[in-house]
Amino acid sequence: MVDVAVGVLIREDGRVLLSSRPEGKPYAGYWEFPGGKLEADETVHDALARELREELGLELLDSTPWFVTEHRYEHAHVRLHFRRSHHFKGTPECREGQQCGWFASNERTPGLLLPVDQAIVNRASLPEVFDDRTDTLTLSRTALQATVVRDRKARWVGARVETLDDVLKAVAMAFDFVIVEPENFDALLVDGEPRIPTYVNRAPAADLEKWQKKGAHGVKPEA
Ligand SMILES: Nc1nc2c([nH]c(=O)n2[C@H]2C[C@H](O)[C@@H](COP(=O)(O)OP(=O)(O)OP(=O)(O)O)O2)c(=O)[nH]1
Repeated sequence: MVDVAVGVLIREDGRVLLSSRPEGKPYAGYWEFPGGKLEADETVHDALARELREELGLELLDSTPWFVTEHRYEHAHVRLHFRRSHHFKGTPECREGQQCGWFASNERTPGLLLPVDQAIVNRASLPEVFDDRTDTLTLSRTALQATVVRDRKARWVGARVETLDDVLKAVAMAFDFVIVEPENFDALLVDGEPRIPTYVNRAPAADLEKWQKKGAHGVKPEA
């Protein structure tokens, strides 16, 4: 298993940085979020900061954990640690002969995205704080309670969950996020990390930073 740090860098206008994979690597020419493999004793943030500096000449000032997902390629079994950041300095320079650019959520990259990233790129526009303009639909008595977020540009589907089993079901059903009760949050992590973007229900907006440090992508503030 190879651990990989992956960065979702979000510019002020909401655009996200994507780049193509340079020649010589597996899936050369496919587009992806910037990042790369962790070196020995490196944290995910440090690995991401190093890759952004080396590959794109960007300085990463801060990043927050988002979610972790695994994928088995022909060349490797990878564990991708996604982090989000609004705090970085510099203009990306493609130092390894790759192409790169800032993309809005409804824009397509010139080439195909890596298979894993196709589903994830839509999540990049999930809001920091969950806005409760949602329709709730109960799929069945035993299935998850799903929350459909309607938005003119993006369309995500999330689920309210209470158990780790439900988190894993939400992942398997390709939901984009889950909403959990604050007291359940820690118990729903797998090896200390969320498997899916996670919002904490009714957490006060003032606690946003605390939840983000723990890997909650956003919170629904107290009414
Ligand atoms: N950087 C990055 N890698 C991703 C993404 N999605 C995804 O499945 N991967 C996979 C592809 C690769 O198997 C692995 C990253 O390895 P890599 O070969 O690009 O990493 P690296 O730059 O450290 O490589 P190296 O040349 O130093 O060996 O993670 C993504 O969005 N960004």
